[in-house]
Amino acid sequence: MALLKDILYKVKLLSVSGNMEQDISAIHFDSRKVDDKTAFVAVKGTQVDGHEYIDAAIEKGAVAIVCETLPQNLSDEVTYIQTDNSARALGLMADNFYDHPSSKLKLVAVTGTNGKTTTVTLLHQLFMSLGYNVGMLSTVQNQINEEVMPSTHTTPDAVQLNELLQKMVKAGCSYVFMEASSHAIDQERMAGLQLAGAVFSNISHDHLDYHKTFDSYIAAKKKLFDDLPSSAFALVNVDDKRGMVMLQNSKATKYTYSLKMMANFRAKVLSNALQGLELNIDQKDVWFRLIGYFNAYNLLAVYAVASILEEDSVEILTHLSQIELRNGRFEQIPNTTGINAIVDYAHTPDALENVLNTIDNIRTGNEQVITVVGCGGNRDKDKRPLMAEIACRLSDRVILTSDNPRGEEPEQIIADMQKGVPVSQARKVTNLSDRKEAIKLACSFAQKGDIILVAGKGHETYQEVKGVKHHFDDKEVVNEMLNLIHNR
Ligand SMILES: CC(=O)N[C@H]1[C@@H](OP(=O)(O)OP(=O)(O)OC[C@H]2O[C@@H](n3ccc(=O)[nH]c3=O)[C@H](O)[C@@H]2O)O[C@H](CO)[C@@H](O)[C@@H]1O[C@H](C)C(=O)N[C@@H](C)C(=O)N[C@H](CCC(=O)O)C(=O)O
Ligand SMILES: Nc1ncnc2c1ncn2[C@@H]1O[C@H](COP(=O)(O)OP(=O)(O)OP(=O)(O)O)[C@@H](O)[C@H]1O
Ligand SMILES: N[C@H](CCC[C@H](N)C(=O)O)C(=O)O
Ligand SMILES: [Mg+2]
Repeated sequence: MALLKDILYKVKLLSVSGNMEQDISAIHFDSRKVDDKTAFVAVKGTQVDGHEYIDAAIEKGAVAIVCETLPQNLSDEVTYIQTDNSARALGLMADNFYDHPSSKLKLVAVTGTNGKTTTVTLLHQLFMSLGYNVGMLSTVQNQINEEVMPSTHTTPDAVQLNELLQKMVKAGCSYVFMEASSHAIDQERMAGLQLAGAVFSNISHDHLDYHKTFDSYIAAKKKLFDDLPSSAFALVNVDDKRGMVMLQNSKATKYTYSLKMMANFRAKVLSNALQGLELNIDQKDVWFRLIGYFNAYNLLAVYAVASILEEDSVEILTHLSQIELRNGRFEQIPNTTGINAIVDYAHTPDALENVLNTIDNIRTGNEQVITVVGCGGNRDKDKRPLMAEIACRLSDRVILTSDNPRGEEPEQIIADMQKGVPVSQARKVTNLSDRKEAIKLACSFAQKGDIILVAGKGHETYQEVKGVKHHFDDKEVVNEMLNLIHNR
């Protein structure tokens, strides 16, 4: 419970009518979830406008309405607050309602097209092993120390986000590492949060279905850095040409990291093998259990964050070198067939190219690389042909299959991908929309020593078809199919 006027602290008020001194029990932006004594915030979505549900919210018990346009007929029992940006108001209100949890711990946000989950997961594990109570908000799961809570989005909505942060404060967390998706920044889910720092990993083609142009996608990421206070740090990867752009208007203390050029934090890849990565960081040669060139970036970013947060260099490297991730990011599936099976969450052209380049670097050249890949339905269509082209260029065999078709026809998505297959490569490609059958086919093509990459779904344990999520786990299916072949 909190007083309405207190919840509205810092919200731009264009007009107010009604009682501001009443108690509010919850904040909602979905009328279907409203009950007694709640404040309903009307937000414009991509499908409908939340303003159309103001009456429905009042019927269900909303006593305060926050909106951009006032309804024609106002009810005497309800307080109406007009603001210029409801989504932003929602973020600020959630921060107030939960009593500013982000200011009571050190909250670090990681943004970028790829590497967010890996980076926050490494940071969470590192800081736990350094002895702190630590929270994490990620695509895969949310966590307070060892306690795992399910996650539905890369960044939760403003209300959930602040509720979780409050829980983390109560659990005594000193640090929270969170992913900041471009959608979340754009939709102001993080308005009102007090960040101790922000990290930029990279930016490449994704989500143009939502942001429309690459420039507005970049602008969404940059907003995170523009909004940082001077007490915060901003850490960017300068090997990405947009790294410096992120820093342009930031008041925060600026740091850079790079594998290729001068930067505050630098590392050199000494070796990159299926057994792990050897890096030279700060004059020290260290082996890490993560695989893949791109993970050198993630490890360096983590090292930089921990250093900025004043942890000891040797301590950081000692603990970081022990961490192993089993989260569907370049994850090898243990088996006895002699086939190297890798499950990876690469679902963008850039990520797929990185993963396949990494495989290319660590392969001997005598084996086949077999890639199973699809693209999600109701998402950016431009990436479909690009991903098929990359898969063909960097693999010996490719099976184009379904990812999460969502509301689209799987065959149509595959046909969109197929457009990227050059005629000269067409013989490499098989189209098979049933993902389980596609993985089975890859396993049956594979001989001892070959490498199978199953890309796109990583940690996901479902496949979403026409609004229904069916159980599906790439790791489980790969295991099952390899065993089937081995035991035949
Ligand atoms: C595609 C997208 O961006 N969707 C956002 C959009 O929802 P929408 O268009 O479906 O909403 P809508 O159906 O038009 O409804 C508009 C408003 O009316 C309300 N409403 C609607 C119906 C009703 O009966 N009553 C009611 O009150 C809705 O609750 C909503 O507030 O507007 C909503 C309000 O701002 C957002 O919460 C919602 O993000 C949802 C959570 C979402 O799924 N977003 C995805 C794409 C996303 O954010 N993904 C990123 C990860 C991406 C990545 O990193 O790869 C993430 O952070 O997870
Ligand atoms: N630093 C990086 N640079 C480029 N590619 C990367 C990097 N880190 C991971 N990847 C690739 O991107 C995929 C997704 O990685 P990760 O889940 O860490 O990213 P994310 O930013 O959290 O993605 P999402 O937006 O879906 O939450 C990995 O499976 C890997 O293929
Ligand atoms: N957060 C991303 C994940 C995509 C994962 C991929 N498996 C797909 O379903 O397209 C999204 O919702 O766009
Ligand atoms: Mg993620």
